[in-house]
Amino acid sequence: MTTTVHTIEIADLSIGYKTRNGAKTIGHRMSATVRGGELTCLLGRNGAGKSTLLRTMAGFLPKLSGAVSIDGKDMSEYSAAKMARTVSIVLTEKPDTGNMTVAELVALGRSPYTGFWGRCSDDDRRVAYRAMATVGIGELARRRVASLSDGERQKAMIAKALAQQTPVMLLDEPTAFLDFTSKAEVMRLLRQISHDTGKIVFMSTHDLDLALQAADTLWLMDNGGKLATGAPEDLALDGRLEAFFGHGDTVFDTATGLFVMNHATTTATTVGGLRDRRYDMLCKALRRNGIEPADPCGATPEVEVAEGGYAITTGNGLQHAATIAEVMRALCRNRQQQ
Ligand SMILES: Nc1ncnc2c1ncn2[C@@H]1O[C@H](COP(=O)(O)OP(=O)(O)OP(=O)(O)O)[C@@H](O)[C@H]1O
Repeated sequence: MTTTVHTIEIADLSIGYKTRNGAKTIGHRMSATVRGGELTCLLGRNGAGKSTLLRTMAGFLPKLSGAVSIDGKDMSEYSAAKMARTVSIVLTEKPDTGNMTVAELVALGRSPYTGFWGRCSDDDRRVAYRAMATVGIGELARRRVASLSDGERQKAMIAKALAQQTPVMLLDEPTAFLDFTSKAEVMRLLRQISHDTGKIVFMSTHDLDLALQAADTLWLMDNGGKLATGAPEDLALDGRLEAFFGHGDTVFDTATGLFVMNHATTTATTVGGLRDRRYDMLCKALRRNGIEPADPCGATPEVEVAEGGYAITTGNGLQHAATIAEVMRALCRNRQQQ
């Protein structure tokens, strides 16, 4: 059995804003495809045009030229009603929800199906409750939206989009303003939704580290409106990721597949003793402080990882440290005295 994969294809698409003197072009002749069943993250610096692209793909903003097609059909052929059943969008702005409860907000996602008076059937309510359960906010159903934390409200907005039951979900910075754990949770949830349902989940974000770990496909949009797309690993291998985000001492670390701060080391210290996790962490702390850990080659190391702590041998004699912080302070003191 073959299953059709949902797609949004942009072809020679130029985006931007019509002005009195013509047009302000933000993205120029971009071509790429978003596929269903994958989490696609759109990354770019402030002002690159991520929101402009998302809004154009949602049909909220007219394109300047080129084409956007959803499942092979040009977007202009979709009626407003068909669009509402095809594309849901989650924006960053706080929704004006008045006194609404979470359940009422999520049920609004059913409006493309509820007819003129917007009355929810039992089936519509079931869909809304299922969406809240998927996002993990079932217990918030009766809470006023205005009383939610940023993370809870963001999840409610994702549940509303899910309740809309569209094959396409577009999200503009759904992880903005969230704490690190909530960011990771929302990203994981969106990845799961795309994989489990085959939906297109296309989101913009500034959370590079999380996107590198969660996205199946990245779209990198530069401030000249050019686009590079691919799996994070392919973009790493061909150098485009590093070219895009590498900057000064921030370099791409192929071992972890993440960007790291590169600390230039200006001096060295010999490290020996037990090769456990403390050894690795000690080496990390030394490098972070510009000190290269070196092999003592059989001699007494300056720092030895021992049972229950660290032994430091310097010009001041032998000292003991219980933590890496104490080792670093002892080494610094010694260097200042030299
Ligand atoms: N209504 C508008 N009219 C004219 N220019 C606009 C309009 N809205 C946005 N812009 C400009 O378009 C460019 C792209 O803006 P956009 O909001 O799409 O960028 P972004 O990548 O989403 O940025 P950020 O990461 O800061 O949210 C910016 O230079 C912005 O000033």
